[in-house]
Amino acid sequence: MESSDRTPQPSEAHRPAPRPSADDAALPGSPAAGDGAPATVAFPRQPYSFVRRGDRLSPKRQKAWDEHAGDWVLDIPRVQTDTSVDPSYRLDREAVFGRTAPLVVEIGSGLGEAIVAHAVAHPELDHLAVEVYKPGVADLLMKAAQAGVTNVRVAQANAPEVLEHMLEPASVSELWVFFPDPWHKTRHHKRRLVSPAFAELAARVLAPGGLWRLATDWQEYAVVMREVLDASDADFENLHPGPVADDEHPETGWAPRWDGRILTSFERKATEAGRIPRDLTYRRR
Ligand SMILES: C[S@@+](CC[C@H](N)C(=O)[O-])C[C@H]1O[C@@H](n2cnc3c(N)ncnc32)[C@H](O)[C@@H]1O
Repeated sequence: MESSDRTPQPSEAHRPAPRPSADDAALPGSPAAGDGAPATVAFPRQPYSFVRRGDRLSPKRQKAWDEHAGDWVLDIPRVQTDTSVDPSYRLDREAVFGRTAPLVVEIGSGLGEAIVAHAVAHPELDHLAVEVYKPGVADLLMKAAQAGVTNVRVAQANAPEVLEHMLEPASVSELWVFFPDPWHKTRHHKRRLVSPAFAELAARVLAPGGLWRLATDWQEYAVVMREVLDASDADFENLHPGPVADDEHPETGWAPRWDGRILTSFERKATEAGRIPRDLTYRRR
């Protein structure tokens, strides 16, 4: 992890840090920790919001990968790690989708349930899933192939770099962040995806009037999300303002559950464990 507590700005988010901190080594799986990822120990950069898990694929997922990754997983030039994005790379939507339609981007698409379901329901929209977890990407490919959709592509890459480099300003109609890893220990909060720096990147890519939809099952992170986005008031309008829910008014201050967000296995487990999912919706001014 980053040794500093200062909030990094987008412009410096990928600047090499002078040396890795002890915390980086303590978080196996991080690209910076070098377990399976290219050797990047001298380049820990921003604290990552993800931990690298295994890239091994089951036979079914391997088959989906072999058949569809070439067509649907973007061939992204890298700079350091295999989840980085070369700062000079721009998504050519016409070339990649074969048309220019309104673009929905999901950050951390997991197993691809939500974005594939939406792509099926909305053939008029293009969809970009951003996910670092290869088995999750393979699962998405399997689902997309089964559903017969052609309007989904995948960026297997670190989301902040995708928003900062790959996507043109004001090019996204909807941005989704559903159930990002909560990093609930205080010392790991700086790894959380939703931060002031990330809000700046979201503001960069969302078109005026575009929606940023978020959901989390972690109440304290939900409150932080609200604080971060409400502080970005110049860029984002909260479509469901009001006091944050308390024991007496448990449902105020949150967006109603968005019916375009299908119930994923992740959300189902969270609900079974007794956690209440919170939705937030903001509009880019
Ligand atoms: C808790 S899962 C939620 C998955 C899915 N949104 C759902 O609701 O089922 C969070 C996902 O975000 C991905 N992720 C975390 N940080 C990321 C980043 N910086 N770039 C791309 N994906 C990321 C993780 O690999 C993981 O699959």
